[in-house]
Amino acid sequence: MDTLMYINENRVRELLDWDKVFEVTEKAMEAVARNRAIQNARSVTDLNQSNLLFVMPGRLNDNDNGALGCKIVSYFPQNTNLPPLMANIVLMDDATGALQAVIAATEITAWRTAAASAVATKYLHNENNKILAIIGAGAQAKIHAVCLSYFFKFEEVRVWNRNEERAMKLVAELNDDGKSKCRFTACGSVQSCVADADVLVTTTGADDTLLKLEWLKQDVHINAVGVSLNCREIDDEVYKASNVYIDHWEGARDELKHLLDIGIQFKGQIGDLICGSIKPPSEKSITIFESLGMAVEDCAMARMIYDLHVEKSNVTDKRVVK
Ligand SMILES: NC(=O)C1=CN([C@@H]2O[C@H](COP(=O)(O)OP(=O)(O)OC[C@H]3O[C@@H](n4cnc5c(N)ncnc54)[C@H](O)[C@@H]3O)[C@@H](O)[C@H]2O)C=CC1
Ligand SMILES: O=C([O-])C1=[NH+]CCC1
Repeated sequence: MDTLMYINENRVRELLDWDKVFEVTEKAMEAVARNRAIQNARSVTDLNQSNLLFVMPGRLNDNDNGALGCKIVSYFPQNTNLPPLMANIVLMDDATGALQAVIAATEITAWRTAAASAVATKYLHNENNKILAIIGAGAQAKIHAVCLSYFFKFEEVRVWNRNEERAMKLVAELNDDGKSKCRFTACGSVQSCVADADVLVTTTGADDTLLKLEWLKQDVHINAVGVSLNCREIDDEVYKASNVYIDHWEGARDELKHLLDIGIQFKGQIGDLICGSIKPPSEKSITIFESLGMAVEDCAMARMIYDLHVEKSNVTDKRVVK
C-alpha cells in the first residue's frame, strides 16, 4: 500500500528548538551568498487583493541541511478560527526528485522568519539592545517577541496593534509565560512604541504608512517582516535615510520594485554579511532588513525536521511512496 509521510504541526512543534533553528537559518542565508542555493522569485497569486497564495520552490546544496522542496503558503488575513497564514512543505529526495514527506510548515514559517530577523540583528545591531518595539500583534509579532528576547538581552519589549486590546492580550500572555526576564508592555500609539527603540519589527503588511522617520532613534535596526501586494508600513523617508539589506536578490528584484523605484539601492544580502563579503555600516545609521522569506530557509528547516523525526521515531522505511 502507498503511504505518505505527513509530519503534522504538533510533531513539528515538539522538534523545534531556538538554537538549532537559528543555526539552520543562518546557514541557509549564508548558502545563498555562496551560491549553494537555487531559488527563483516565488509565485504570489493574488486571490482577491487580500488573500494570497505563495508557491516557493528551492534547493539547498549542503551536506547537513541540504534539501529539495517546495512550500505552499496561504495568507487569508480575515481568518479567525484558523490561523491567517498556513503552510506546508513538500520535501523531495535531492538525487531523484521522489517525494519524501509533506511537512506542516505554519510553525516552521513563524520560527524561521523570526530566526532570520535574529540573524540580521546579530550582524547589524548586536550591542546595546535594551528596547525592542513590535508593530502588530499577530503570529509574527508573537514569535518575534519570543525569539528576539531569547537571543538578545532586551529589558523591555513593546507591542503596538491597531486594536489595542489584542496587543494587551499578547503582552499578558508573554508576561504570564515567564520564560523571558524582560518586561512586555502594550503601547497606545506607534510613536510611543518606537520611541528610543534599539530594534524594531514591523509585522503588519499594512498598505498605509505606520512608521515615520522623525520618531526613530538614529541607529535603530528594523526587521521589516510584513509582506503584502502593496506593503507600505514603513515611510519612504525612512528607507531613504537607511542602509537597506535584503534576504535574496531574486526575490528583492521581483517584490521590492517599489523601493527600487524610489531610488533605494540595497547594500546586499544578509548572507553577504555572514560571509564577510560586505561589512555593516561603519557610521551610525538606521539599518533595515527587508525580509521576504526564502524557500531555501524552508528547505533547510524541512530537512532538519525530517531527520529529527526519522531519528526520534525510529522510522525504518524512509521511503514515502512505495
Ligand atoms: N518575511 C517573511 O518571511 C514572512 C512574512 N510574513 C508576513 O508577515 C505579516 C504578518 O503575518 P502574521 O503575523 O502571520 O499575520 P497575522 O494576520 O497573524 O497578523 C497581522 C497583524 O497585523 C495587523 N494589521 C493588519 N493590517 C493592518 C493595517 N492595515 N494596519 C495596522 N495593522 C494591521 C493585524 O491587526 C495583526 O496584528 C504578513 O504581512 C505576512 O505576509 C509572514 C510570514 C513570513
Ligand atoms: O516566506 C514566507 O513564507 C512568506 N513570506 C510572506 C508570506 C509568507
